[in-house]
Amino acid sequence: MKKMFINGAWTEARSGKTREIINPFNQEVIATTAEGDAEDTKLAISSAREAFDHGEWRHTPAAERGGKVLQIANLIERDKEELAELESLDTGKTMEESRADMDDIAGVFRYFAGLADKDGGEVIESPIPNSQSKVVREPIGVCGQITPWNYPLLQAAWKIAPALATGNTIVMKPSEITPLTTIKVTELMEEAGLPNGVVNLVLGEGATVGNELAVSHDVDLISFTGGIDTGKKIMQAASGNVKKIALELGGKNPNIVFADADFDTAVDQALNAAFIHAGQVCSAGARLLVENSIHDRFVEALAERAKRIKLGNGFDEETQSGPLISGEHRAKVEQYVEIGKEEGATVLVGGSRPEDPELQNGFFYLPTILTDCRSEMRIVQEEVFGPVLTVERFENEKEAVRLANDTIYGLAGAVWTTDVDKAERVVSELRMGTVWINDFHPYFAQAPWGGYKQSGIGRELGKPGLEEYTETKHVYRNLKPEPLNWFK
Ligand SMILES: NC(=O)c1ccc[n+]([C@@H]2O[C@H](COP(=O)([O-])OP(=O)(O)OC[C@H]3O[C@@H](n4cnc5c(N)ncnc54)[C@H](O)[C@@H]3O)[C@@H](O)[C@H]2O)c1
Ligand SMILES: C[N+](C)(C)CC=O
Repeated sequence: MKKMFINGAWTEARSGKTREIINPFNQEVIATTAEGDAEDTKLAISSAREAFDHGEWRHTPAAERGGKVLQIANLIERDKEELAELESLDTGKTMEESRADMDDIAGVFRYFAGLADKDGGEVIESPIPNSQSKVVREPIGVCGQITPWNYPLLQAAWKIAPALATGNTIVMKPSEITPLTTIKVTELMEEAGLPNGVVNLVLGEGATVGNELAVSHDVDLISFTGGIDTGKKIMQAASGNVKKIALELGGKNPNIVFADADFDTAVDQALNAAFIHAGQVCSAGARLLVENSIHDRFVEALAERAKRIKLGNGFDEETQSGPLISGEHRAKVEQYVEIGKEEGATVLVGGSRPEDPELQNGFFYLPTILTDCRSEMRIVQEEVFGPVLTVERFENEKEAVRLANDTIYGLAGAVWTTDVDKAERVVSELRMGTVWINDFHPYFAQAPWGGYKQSGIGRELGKPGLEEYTETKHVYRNLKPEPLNWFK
């Protein structure tokens, strides 16, 4: 049984409860984990609190902390293949995707290791004579970190690496559906020799473990990646002690294709945008906006390619896309396609489960393209988080921008055109945290990631992703203290 990690020890749940972890490709049980609850979480929080308040970690020289983060990167690289296999087993994604994730993850630890000792504070020009002023950044304290199931270890890495580099202590709660790689990396962090209590891992549900992290007055920051409804609950729960919050939520991301775009490249990348990891990507290009004059030709070419996407076992080299994460999630996707049809969308491709007998035990759904979509439809507005692409038409630049921004979300989007000026004009109007020009999906450790509008609060990655884990302190020193005699 896979256990939790609290105060440097691998522990079972106090209740003795366990959970079976299921492979979404065939529904086989791949592991059994401890199933923690609020009581286990309280213990983990106490351990992190003690390690922060009375331990050596936050006083460890930044370069030394960076060295530990670098060591974790090296261990991840050493065990990359094992980690990738665990991620594919747990999520169903292809090994190619999992290996790419592991490279990114090691890179994230490496990047934040390098930043750990680069901020020596800033001297401020004080307007007051005979004084010195400086600004320093300090760790926030105990960080509760909650991650989703679609990129389990990647999203954990974006939180763990900067939190450690800046001297915080952590209670991590991975998705209860896909905890395996986070457990394995906790083992690697133990191997790297982090002091007891600096990293704690609690396994279990959001309503118990996650909620305890959000409400606890001993947690100073909650960093959450997941759905918008959960994000709102966490915001409310976190208000009790006004803890810092960082939210990475969903998206309904527009992919805008102008008639002057490189046609074949835009078609090819529209497929990636919508269907990689079966569309279970926060930044998936799930809303395709195509200029009217090329709409029919574009959609026809896209449909031809979408029909040929090979679904299967993530461990099979021929497989291009794996299953959805669970039966429950597939039912949600199916329901959305029905809603779309009732709203007047036309199913051009897909719209059902595959018939292939070899896929019947997995949670598969065919890549689906819905045309005749309009902005006001729920299928266009709400995050489906599956292999479902809606297509809308536009006449001109102004309409493209209006449609693209017409959503509560603001995570990411792309514009395809060979006209550089047009690209710049459109980008400056898009209300999103990431905008790609003639590309879709790149993200890397050096560039901040996060959402405008209801896609979230704060940023991960880049320098802002490090600063999220710090408090800013102004230190003012009077060099010539003397009585003021204000009160005579
Ligand atoms: N913006 C980003 O970078 C990003 C990245 C990945 C995923 N996401 C989003 O994540 C969502 C999919 O993930 P999901 O289905 O796992 O999301 P989810 O909100 O259901 O769960 C995310 C995590 O929150 C926990 N949780 C659930 N209820 C909770 C509660 N009341 N209090 C505290 N924690 C709770 C879950 O156990 C899980 O660990 C999508 O909306 C996707 O867009 C966003
Ligand atoms: C942020 N990203 C793209 C890695 C995963 C979103 O689901």
